[in-house]
Amino acid sequence: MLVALLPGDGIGPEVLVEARRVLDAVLGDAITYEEAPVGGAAYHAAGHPLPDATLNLARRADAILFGAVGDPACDSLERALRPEQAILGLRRALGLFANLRPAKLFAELADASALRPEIARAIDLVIVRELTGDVYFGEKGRRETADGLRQGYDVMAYDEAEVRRIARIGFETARKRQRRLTSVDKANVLETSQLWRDVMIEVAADYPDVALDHLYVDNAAMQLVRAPGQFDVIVTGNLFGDILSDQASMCVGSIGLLPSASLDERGKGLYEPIHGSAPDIAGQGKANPLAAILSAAMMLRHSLGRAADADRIEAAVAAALAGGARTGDLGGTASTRAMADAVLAAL
Ligand SMILES: NC(=O)c1ccc[n+]([C@@H]2O[C@H](COP(=O)([O-])OP(=O)(O)OC[C@H]3O[C@@H](n4cnc5c(N)ncnc54)[C@H](O)[C@@H]3O)[C@@H](O)[C@H]2O)c1
Ligand SMILES: CC(C)[C@H](C(=O)O)[C@@H](O)C(=O)O
Ligand SMILES: [Mg+2]
Repeated sequence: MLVALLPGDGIGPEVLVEARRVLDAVLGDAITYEEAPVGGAAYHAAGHPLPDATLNLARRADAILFGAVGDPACDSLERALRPEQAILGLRRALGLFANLRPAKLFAELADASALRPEIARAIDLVIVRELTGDVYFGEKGRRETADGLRQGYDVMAYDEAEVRRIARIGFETARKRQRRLTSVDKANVLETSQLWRDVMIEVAADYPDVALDHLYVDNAAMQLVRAPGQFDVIVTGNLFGDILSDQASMCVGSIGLLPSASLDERGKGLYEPIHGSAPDIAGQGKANPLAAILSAAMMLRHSLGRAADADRIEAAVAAALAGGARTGDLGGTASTRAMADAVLAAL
């Protein structure tokens, strides 16, 4: 089994090294790792955020474990050279259209949630985010209006095949859980969303055992803090899913907790925390490594056929939290290394 390790920028390398320690403790040398630069690190080393050698490694590997990309020193580069293009490029080049972002409250963290504990306790949901379409990948650019004003534009579009395949992932995910699927769109305003909703309803005919409902994204954002326990599986587009998943993270305690899997048609995957490179805390040993460690667990479950090992890691994370280990984002003082040590001790 070959795993591509792509640490990236900022806290990416700091959290990925801890995920690797946990993997080593659980699997010994059953996995072969190859590491490559990505994002700002790759731009500084090789002049491009996603060098061919990195993309080729990602293609060859059985799975990819990704840290984070983003470097303020690159923010004024032309867009094609910015670090974020590396993760967008990987998603697109590898066809990683299905992004699973689970958010479940660890019972011990009810007091860390931004919500009242009695509301937070009920959270156990998965956001299924479409990842290779939408306004992210439509035509974009700058132009001048007839009045001579500068105008920026980004085209939002989905075709029915793109919606149908993510709909199926949503229904299949719901089928393995509580059989409730909420499709989130903005069909009252956007034609892209009306097509999305139409196709969701068509696909629902193949899943009579799953209850489908629909929410506009503004209402969904509100419901996510009012009564998040109502959600089982949320299926939504690329942009809405990006925003709602950061919001969901604070409902369970911290953005440093949420892992993700980005899967292609055949189940090959890239695994990464939902958070970014966090330049404000990079290099200080403050980053919470749990999202990266839980991403490694998702990798074992979804791509490497090691569900029991994934369960073991997730149980160790819960035990570490139960034992009181907390990084700063969770109101504690543990360093990145100490938090991972607590997980290792609980394995
Ligand atoms: N997939 C990715 O690689 C990815 C995801 C999101 C953002 N980004 C990039 O990261 C850079 C920073 O973006 P941002 O600041 O908007 O989002 P961010 O997720 O990096 O950070 C947001 C806030 O959350 C905190 N935070 C994030 N992860 C944490 C962790 N593991 N432990 C403790 N605190 C944590 C940060 O300190 C910061 O205050 C940008 O360049 C952005 O484009 C990359
Ligand atoms: C860095 C950025 C391109 C990315 C996204 O918007 O998808 C990030 O926010 C995420 O959630 O993975
Ligand atoms: Mg995001």
